[in-house]
Amino acid sequence: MFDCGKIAIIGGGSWATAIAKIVIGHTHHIGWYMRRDDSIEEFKRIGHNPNYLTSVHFNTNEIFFSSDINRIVEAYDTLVFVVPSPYLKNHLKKLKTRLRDKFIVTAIKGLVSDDNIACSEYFHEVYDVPEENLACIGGPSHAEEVALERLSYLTIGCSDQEKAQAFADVLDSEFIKTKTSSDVIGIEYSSVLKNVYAIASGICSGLKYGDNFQAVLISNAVQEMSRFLTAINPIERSVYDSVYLGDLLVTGYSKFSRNRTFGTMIGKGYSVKSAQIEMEMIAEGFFGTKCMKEKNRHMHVNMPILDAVYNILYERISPQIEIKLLTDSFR
Ligand SMILES: NC(=O)C1=CN([C@@H]2O[C@H](COP(=O)(O)OP(=O)(O)OC[C@H]3O[C@@H](n4cnc5c(N)ncnc54)[C@H](OP(=O)(O)O)[C@@H]3O)[C@@H](O)[C@H]2O)C=CC1
Ligand SMILES: O=C(CO)COP(=O)(O)O
Repeated sequence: MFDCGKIAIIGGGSWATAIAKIVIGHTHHIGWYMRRDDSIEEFKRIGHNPNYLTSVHFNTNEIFFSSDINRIVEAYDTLVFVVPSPYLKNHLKKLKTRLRDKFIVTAIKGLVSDDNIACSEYFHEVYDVPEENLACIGGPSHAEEVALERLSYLTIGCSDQEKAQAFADVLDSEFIKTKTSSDVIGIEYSSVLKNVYAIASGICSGLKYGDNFQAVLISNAVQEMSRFLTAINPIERSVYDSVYLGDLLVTGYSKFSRNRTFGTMIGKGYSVKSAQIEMEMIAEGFFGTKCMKEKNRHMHVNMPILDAVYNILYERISPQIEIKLLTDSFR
């Protein structure tokens, strides 16, 4: 039976904090890489992350903190990457330790910038990590709700089902139910796309389209997602599983969604810059939109919602005009 060994969290934001809470509840020890020493010192002093999910208290004796990624990577067997995608490469650039022998789990819902590939693909291509040592965490999971211990379902993707199950066992608890899947690529790309569609949903809400239209938008979004997943990884899957459709629904409708909030501001007339400044947390879908658009330039999948969001965010085309055009393409 595969053993995840010693587990470390890479990243210090809200999802990293929620995952740390889940893992430590099971293992009673984690390594935790955060980029800033002052955050680590403050965390140790007050017993919780000073900046994110501040209601979640930790026994800091159970955590080995470091702002040196090499110390963490050397000492731990399973590394859970939870940094926002635009910063992943910067963190990895500091690595002097090889990743090949580690079990790498990515909880990042974004593509690697410039390369426009999923994080697991990047770890495989650039760091030589074998596919069976690459896993991802997907599913409808707002960090805020996990912090409140509200029942959530997480899906662990890994080509090696024994490894997926071993990591799922680490996450399983009274408030987390786990599923496993072998569709790593499908889960990663759907996690990026649902952020794009949540931005679209927010834009439409900001433009005062109602619930009737939102339902049509999301119905079309799931069809668009399905077309892309079939093109990128043509295996048998049900796009109605919670890891795909569920995550799309929660991000498209929840008040906790940063992507939807960002989109709402754009729909209300904020510029991209001012919406980003106003938001304290990251809206991954802004970066995901550009990466997916680039990716699809070579794949030619019919993706009108992605195109519309790209035109609004990157080509400065008016949301009113783009969404009006989009409505004509919907079924
Ligand atoms: N939040 C959620 O509910 C969920 C998030 N995810 C995914 O998890 C990943 C991490 O997001 P999340 O935890 O929400 O992020 P947050 O917005 O909560 O935190 C942002 C993180 O990014 C760091 N950061 C900010 N600016 C920079 C920079 N210039 N260089 C390097 N690091 C920087 C922050 O560090 P500092 O505090 O030091 O500024 C902080 O650790 C994303 O891919 C997201 O899609 C997945 C599922 C749920
Ligand atoms: O991935 C998420 C929920 O599953 C979080 O979505 P947001 O980044 O839009 O908050």
